[in-house]
Amino acid sequence: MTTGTAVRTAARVVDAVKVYGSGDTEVRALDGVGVDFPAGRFTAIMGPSGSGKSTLLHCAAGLDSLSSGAAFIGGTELGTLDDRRLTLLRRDRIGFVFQAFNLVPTLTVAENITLPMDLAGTRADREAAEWIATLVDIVGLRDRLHHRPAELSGGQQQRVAVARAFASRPEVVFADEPTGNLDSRSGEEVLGLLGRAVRERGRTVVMVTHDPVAAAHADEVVFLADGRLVDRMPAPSAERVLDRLKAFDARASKEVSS
Ligand SMILES: Nc1ncnc2c1ncn2[C@@H]1O[C@H](COP(=O)(O)OP(=O)(O)OP(=O)(O)O)[C@@H](O)[C@H]1O
Repeated sequence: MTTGTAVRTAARVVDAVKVYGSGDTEVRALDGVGVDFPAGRFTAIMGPSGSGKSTLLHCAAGLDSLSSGAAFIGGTELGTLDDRRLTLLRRDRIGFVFQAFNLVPTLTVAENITLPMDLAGTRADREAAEWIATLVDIVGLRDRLHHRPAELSGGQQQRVAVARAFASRPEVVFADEPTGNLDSRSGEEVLGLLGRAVRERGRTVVMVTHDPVAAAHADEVVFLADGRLVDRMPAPSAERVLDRLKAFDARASKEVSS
């Protein structure tokens, strides 16, 4: 529980620098980013192509390591963990949704959803079973539980991935372009589910997206440009996000022509 107006931070990075390559091929994908992702909120990360969005998400989620600076999940600094502890942290405290749904083809929908808990050997107590049942209803897959992923549409597969991401009630769910492979209607459904998980169930979501309409589902948008955090927009609308992105495009074309 939070007290007063204090907002708990689910994840954050401090002075985050990520350098790929060296010498002539060096790329500073993150160039001193500090950002916090509040618990119980839906945050979208936006910015021009190559601005460092995926790198930020991967480093914040412990899928990649920073060159310098620090990344935290709750109070745990990821850089202090050895590989085994990092793997456990990702399994137990973080959920993931990727553009390519990444379901296990040989498992049923039900088995895919409970996979993180089965891997962790979590005993299915009553509370956990109720939460899974709630999730299955939220994502609308009750009549598909015994199907395999290949028997589902792309939108249905991503709904399974969303349920799986929330199954173990992780502290934060990171989503990297979760609607990138979906038609707009299925994409809207998946975004609606992420939004409901946050607003009705108090979950935390951090999502990278190119799409202003997708970003408008978030409580706040953080904007990256050239590996730096350049703006934050609470209560975004698709129009305002689009206008903000156009300002980047205008600046980029000015730089190219000068
Ligand atoms: N593994 C890598 N090796 C070398 N350079 C990389 C690597 N991953 C990313 N980069 C570079 O780091 C910069 C940031 O990449 P990143 O993928 O984080 O940007 P992005 O904003 O997510 O881009 P997009 O919107 O196009 O997916 C880019 O210049 C990219 O080319």
